[in-house]
Amino acid sequence: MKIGCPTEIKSQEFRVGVTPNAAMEAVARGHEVLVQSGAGIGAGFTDDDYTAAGAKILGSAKEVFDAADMIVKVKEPQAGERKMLREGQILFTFLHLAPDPDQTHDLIASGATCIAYETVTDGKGGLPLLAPMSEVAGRLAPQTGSWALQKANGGSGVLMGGVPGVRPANVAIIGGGVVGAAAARVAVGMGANVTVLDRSVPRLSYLDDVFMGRLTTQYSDKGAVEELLPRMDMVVGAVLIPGAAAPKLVSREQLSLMKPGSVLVDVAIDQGGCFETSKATTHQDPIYEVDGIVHYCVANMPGAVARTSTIALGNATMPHMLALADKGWKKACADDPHLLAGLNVHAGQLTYEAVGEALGIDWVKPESLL
Ligand SMILES: NC(=O)C1=CN([C@@H]2O[C@H](COP(=O)(O)OP(=O)(O)OC[C@H]3O[C@@H](n4cnc5c(N)ncnc54)[C@H](O)[C@@H]3O)[C@@H](O)[C@H]2O)C=CC1
Ligand SMILES: CC(=O)C(=O)O
Ligand SMILES: [Mg+2]
Repeated sequence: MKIGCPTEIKSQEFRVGVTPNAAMEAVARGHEVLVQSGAGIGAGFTDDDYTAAGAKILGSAKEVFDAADMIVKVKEPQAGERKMLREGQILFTFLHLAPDPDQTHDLIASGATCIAYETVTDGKGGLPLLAPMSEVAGRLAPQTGSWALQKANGGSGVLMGGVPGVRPANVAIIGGGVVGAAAARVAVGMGANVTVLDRSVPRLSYLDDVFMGRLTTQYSDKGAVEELLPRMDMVVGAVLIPGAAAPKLVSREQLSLMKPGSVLVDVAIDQGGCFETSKATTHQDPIYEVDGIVHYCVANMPGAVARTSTIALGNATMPHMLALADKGWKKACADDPHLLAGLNVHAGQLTYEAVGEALGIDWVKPESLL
């Protein structure tokens, strides 16, 4: 199969979909890997690194899209990229369709087979292709949130760890999954007072065990959120209902409960965000203020640390990319129900229930296509 890897074009996105190591594995199995010149530069991989791995360098995204049987990317295809997709082509990347009707309609119209990293599952109830990026975004959340707390950025001027005689920042993390646990690890490490909220008691029990008293866990409901907001300096949004639009857990009205200059970091923004006042921002212009509360809502946080993120993502996606290339999408998905769970669009049809429900579009069961 011809595997194509174009340069990412989303604002400030420096990751790349195929690493030289992944290219080398694919070439060793008899596939051709076509990489747009410069695609890896932001992550520290030169064209020569790809050539040494056996890949072929092409001059433009159009050449890659035209030649490839499967496009492997990082971010959801932007409008111009969507126009280059064609019937029968496989697209393997993050999609986040539930909050994005324009993209969903374009992918359906393209006729391509679109497999979303974020809905591929594993045998343990996890999302193994989302997880590495959630590890990164979770670790970044308190780091960028603490920057937003600084006065120059509109924040209240509270230092995460405090100093002797002055209390540290109070940080609430709503959603204690992969993002939440990673955020808790860094926030605790910075010396903040951390509370994690989740709707899963077994998950809270796990976090209680591993953090051994260094954070507080609380069941997540409206009352708990309202009780916490007046005390919090930072709230991290880290919830997920796989494939679905994020539930709104803090309303605009509730912002008035918070201290001026407090910070909301909405990591769940790629699924539409879990605060009513969230709107996606970019690394170039990451924060804005609503009613005196600083919002940080960057939808591709891992792009900020593109080297680490690219390698972590590539490690997770490579086996699936190879299965798709070796077997074609149909046999690969028939052999692996967890990969089939990633199928969101095929040949003009939506194949993911939560996206259909979020956008009011008819969908078909992916199993019916095998
Ligand atoms: N902005 C960015 O750059 C990135 C965003 N993300 C996003 O971060 C979000 C979280 O991802 P993961 O941690 O990997 O998901 P996960 O599935 O590991 O964890 C989500 C947690 O949310 C909990 N939850 C669901 N509804 C809840 C509610 N109403 N209140 C409290 N908890 C609730 C679940 O029980 C689960 O423990 C996703 O939307 C993901 O796409 C992930 C990576 C990068
Ligand atoms: C998960 C995601 O959207 C990202 O890594 O950008
Ligand atoms: Mg994202």
